[in-house]
This record gives sequence, structure tokens and C-alpha cells, in this order.
Amino acid sequence: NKYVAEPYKVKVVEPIAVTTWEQRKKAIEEAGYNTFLLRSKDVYIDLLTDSGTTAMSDDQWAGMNLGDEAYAGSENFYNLLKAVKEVYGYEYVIPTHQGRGAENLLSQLTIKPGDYIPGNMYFTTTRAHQELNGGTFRDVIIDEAHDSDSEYLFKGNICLDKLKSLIEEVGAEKIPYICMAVTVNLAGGQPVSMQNLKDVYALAGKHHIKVMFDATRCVENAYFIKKREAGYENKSIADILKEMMSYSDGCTMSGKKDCLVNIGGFLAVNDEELYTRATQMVVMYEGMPSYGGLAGRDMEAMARGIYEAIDYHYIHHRISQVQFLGDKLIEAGVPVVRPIGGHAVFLDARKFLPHLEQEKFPAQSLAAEIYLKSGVRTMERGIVSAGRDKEGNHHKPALELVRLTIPRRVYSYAHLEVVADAIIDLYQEREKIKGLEFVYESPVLRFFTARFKHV
Ligand SMILES: CC1=C(O)/C(=C\N=C(/Cc2ccccc2)C(=O)O)C(COP(=O)(O)O)=CN1
Repeated sequence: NKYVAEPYKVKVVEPIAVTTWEQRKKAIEEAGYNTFLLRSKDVYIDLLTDSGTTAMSDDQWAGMNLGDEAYAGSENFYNLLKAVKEVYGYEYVIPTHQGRGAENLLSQLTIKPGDYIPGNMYFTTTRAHQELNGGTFRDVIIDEAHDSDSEYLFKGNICLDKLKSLIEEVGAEKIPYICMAVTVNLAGGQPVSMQNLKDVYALAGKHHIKVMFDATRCVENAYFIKKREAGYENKSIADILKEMMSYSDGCTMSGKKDCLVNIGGFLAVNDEELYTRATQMVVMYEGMPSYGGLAGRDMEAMARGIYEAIDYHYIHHRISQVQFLGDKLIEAGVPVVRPIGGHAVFLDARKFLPHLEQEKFPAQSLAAEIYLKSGVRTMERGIVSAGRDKEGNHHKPALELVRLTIPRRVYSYAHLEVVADAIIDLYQEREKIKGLEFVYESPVLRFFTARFKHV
């Protein structure tokens, strides 16, 4: 049938919390209507994030018992280095505790005040580190990415004209690197085509500008190229991934996604001079260049996860689950970002709640209502996540979304049916949903800790 069965069987189970409406009402009020502040024990189906929520395999758990916890030169580091070289093709690897660790290193090493970093739509932590180092992020993604109705198959693509005009505007020497995310999280987990990767790399090369991938969900990107781009239907995920990464000079990686681990990441580069400078800096923030803030066992689990992630049966099922949830909501007329992305289904909260203007935080309110209705936790990816600009005004993203993020190898199709049914029911009574206003707002990355009340 259309949705492939799990290519694994369960060996260990973790009971999940079946809650009552009363319990959930109390929990969401104590959490200030912010799903980030809910306690895991009060969450039935947790679709907050696919980051670090993966179920590891028995082989990875076996690897956890083979942690070489030597302070320097751990054997697990060499296994990780081998996996990154073989699967991604990069020359040098610095393990970090997670993606942000790599973003911190890359941004500090390459960005000077007054620099510009073009990229395909922003991501919260990536932009925060770029700005922390005096850089300005410039969105050069194609227009279709900001249009939830567009069904363009590669909405993650960079617009070459936007990139060219930025280079002309500020000059290549003001652009330390192009930040190419594969896939693009906040556009709805949307992929970049191989052709676009090639074209951007060629253009960057002409101006001697580096291309650095945010490789966090690169295996999902490879899958979409196989399914959607002419000439790749008969290529393996491994071959597509290797070709993808060849159009970059390095990457930051949050291993907590497509490396199938609960903690871990890395900075990978081909340039020896940049690697040398990174080794000088990593000792300040993460520890020796051979462990980067990770235990040996965590590096071993990541090395093994890198190989597991490129197995076709794994990634085919992973995407099939996301597609299943997306299709159910589309069939019921619930507004979602299309095409359905790689790691999540994104509800279009503007269309879901047309009676709430963006300053009433529709996506934040919808995420809270979904939890109250069903115990399903989701994440706001709209005006609250976008934060404020230097003048203190809200960034106002075109996409006001609630993300239903599917963890890897964790839930069954039955769980996703529960999620779909709850959201479809809520959609029938959507006009009852009220707006929110801040009770507490932190000045940085406010969505993590903000608290709200109904207006
Ligand atoms: C494309 C991309 C990511 O999606 C990413 C993390 N995503 C996360 C985790 C997260 C981060 C910040 C706010 C809310 C949730 C996600 O829930 O989507 C990171 C940072 O990686 P890190 O979390 O390992 O530091 C870099 N690039």
C-alpha cells in the first residue's frame, strides 16, 4: 500500500502518558500556553521536535557500550571521522555537542562585523550566531518558499538573482560564506534540488565565496531528489548524498536529526587552514578536537547512525509517515504547507485562524489548543519564533505555522491517526480559539521561555 510498514520491530517500549482534559488544562496554564514549558510526563504524543527524539537502533546501543572514554584520541572519534568521510566526503571533522556548537565555531571563525551571510530562509539559532558575530543574515530563498499555497517541489532553492544582487550590492569580500540549509526547516522541511546546489556552488566559486551547508536534514533532502528530480530515480541515497555534499566547502550538522542520535553534532570542512583555526577554538568551548563536548559512546552512536540513515528502507518509511499525516489533514481540508516536508507537517495558522491577526500569536494559540484537546505537543513556528528586529519590532514572517514534527523511528501510524483526528476536530470548532498576549518575553530566542495569557 501507499504507506510503507515500519522496517523494524519493537524490542523495548516506553509507556506514554494518557492524560485527561482536566490534567492538560492545568498543565498548559502552568506552562503559560507555551508548549516548550510543558513537562514531558504531561505529553501523550510529542511532536514538538524531531531533534534528539530519535529511537536509536540495537546496533547504536551496542556501540554505547564500546565508548572509548580516553580524554584524547578516542577510537570512537576515528570511527566518526571515517563515517563522515565515507558518507559525506568531507576531509576534516570537529565533533560538537550539537548543531549550535558547530554554528558557534563556524560563525566566530568566519564572520566579521559588517559581513553579510546569504541563506535559504533563516533558522533561529543559525541566524542568532551569525548576528552575535556582527553579521547580517540575508534571505535569498526563492519567493515560492514564503507562499504556503505554492506546490513547487524544491521550495528550498536559492534564487540566483537575489544572490547575485547581494554580491553586487555588498561585494564578495563582505560575504564569508553562503549558508545553504538542506532541507529548509521553517519553509516546511522543503528540499533543495541538485541543480540548484550545483548552480549556487558554481556562482560562489566564481566570486571565491565559500558554501557551507546546514546539513541537519540532508538525508531527507537526498530522498526528495531521488523522488522528484529527473536523473536521480535510480541512484542510491548514499550516491545522491555524496554528490550533494560535493557542492559545498563544509557543513554544520546537528546529529540530533539525520544522524539518528539523542545528542551530537559536528563541524566538517575541507579547508585545512579553517580546520586548524577551528581546533584552536574548539578547546575553548567544547573540549579536545577529538571529542568536542561528546562522550566517546555518543560519537560511536553517531558514527553508526550516519550509516543507518542512508538505508533506503529507513528513510522511505520516515518520509512515508510524514506524508501519511499530511495526506489525512489535506483530505479533511485542514490548511497545511505544501508539498508536505521531510520532517514535519506544518499547519498554516493564518488560514486555520483567519479571525486572529498575527499580533495575537495565532500559531502559539493553536499549538496550545491542540495540546489541550489531545495531549499532542507541537511547536509554534511563526511570529513568536521570529523574534524582534534591532528596532524592537516583531519580525513578521509570511509563514505563521504550527509544526507537527515526527520523531524518527518512534511513533506508529496509529499515533499519527490520533493526531490527525484531533486536529480535524479542532478545525471544526476553530472560531472558538482565542488570541494570546505576552505575560513574559525574554530578549533572546523568546519562544523557548515566553509565557502568555488569552486576550
Ligand atoms: C536546520 C537546523 C535546525 O533545525 C536546528 C535545530 N532544530 C531544532 C531544535 C530547536 C532549535 C531552536 C529552537 C527550537 C528547536 C528543531 O526543533 O527544528 C539547528 C541547531 O541544531 P541543535 O539544536 O543541535 O543545536 C540547526 N539547523
